[in-house]
Amino acid sequence: MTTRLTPDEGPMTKTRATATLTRIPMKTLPPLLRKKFKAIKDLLVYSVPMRTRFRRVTSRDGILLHGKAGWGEAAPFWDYGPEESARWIDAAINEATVPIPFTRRKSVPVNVTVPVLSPEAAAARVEESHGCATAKVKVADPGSTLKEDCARVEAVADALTRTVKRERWIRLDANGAWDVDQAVTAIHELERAAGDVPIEYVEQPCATADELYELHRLIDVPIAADESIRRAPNPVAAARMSGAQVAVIKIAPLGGPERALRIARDTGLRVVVSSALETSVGLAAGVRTAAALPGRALACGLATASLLAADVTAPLEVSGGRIHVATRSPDPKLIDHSPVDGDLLSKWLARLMACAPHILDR
Ligand SMILES: O=C(O)CCC(=O)c1ccccc1C(=O)O
Ligand SMILES: [Mg+2]
Repeated sequence: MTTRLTPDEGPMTKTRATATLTRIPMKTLPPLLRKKFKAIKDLLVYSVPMRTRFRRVTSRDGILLHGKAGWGEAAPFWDYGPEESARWIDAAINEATVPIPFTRRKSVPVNVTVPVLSPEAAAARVEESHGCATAKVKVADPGSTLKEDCARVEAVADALTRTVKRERWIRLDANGAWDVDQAVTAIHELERAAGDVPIEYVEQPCATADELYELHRLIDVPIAADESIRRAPNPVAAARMSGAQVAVIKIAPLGGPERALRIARDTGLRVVVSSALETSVGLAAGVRTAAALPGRALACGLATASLLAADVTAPLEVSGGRIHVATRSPDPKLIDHSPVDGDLLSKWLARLMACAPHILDR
């Protein structure tokens, strides 16, 4: 089985996190879903525990779709309604049916993602990141104060300085939590906490495009737009209006690699392809998308397999701060071996039905 021992679980404790994976036979689907999934040959529901709580979730679940171009993944968070979740399913269909056209590079640089952790644990994540020169640190979480954020950033900066000999960077991600005044204060303090390590950008410091625009005239640190792009009806207009210099491109909420690449191009901004905490099946599609982007690649937020305690396939690994372009299929030995909890399976069937009217016809 391709379960993985996590460093803190070691061989001493016998706890092995496992991915559960269940096939839903296509012929058992209601007619509308069968129509929307007509290019899909295989449908799986998975669930995997996380190693670290992230975005208030402790386990991830989603669907895996198989089509003529391979496997795709959709794992919309449960606070997303049917219409928004349908974009993620469009993305999985796109990944499964349309090959990502062209690879401009064999590997892409990635950042290590640092959740809300103690300074010691945050430093350890950087040290165990396999050479990432860029660390993205979550800040402004409801469960942490600015003082704690500063301590985490300082610990991350020290860890980068100890472990990386080339240029190093810190990115901050506030997930829209600050108002403009709070952002100005917090960013100054966090910059000070990072010491010699420059802040490359701050991701979604405020929630709205208007606030981002106001803020970008008050600070020198570049701004990256994430939620304002991925949750907007018109992502390109939203990116342009925000005054951001960097566009965070998440292929799942944007409807898949094809649409994400078009949005990336049309924003005219520098692009960071980032994950939505998928398994390595979805992450591999993200890496292929990032490898298709023109221009010098910024470090991608795709090194999140290590936030999961198990995976549905061989995890995408980081080496020298980069991930190689790859494809991934769910491990056939896992399918129906330890099945997904019945309640979760029913929840997914109901969700797919609710999403069905919003899934694009193709
Ligand atoms: O960008 C990364 O480093 C990892 C991905 C990430 O942070 C993320 C993952 C899931 C949901 C939201 C976010 C986010 O960027 O806010
Ligand atoms: Mg973000």
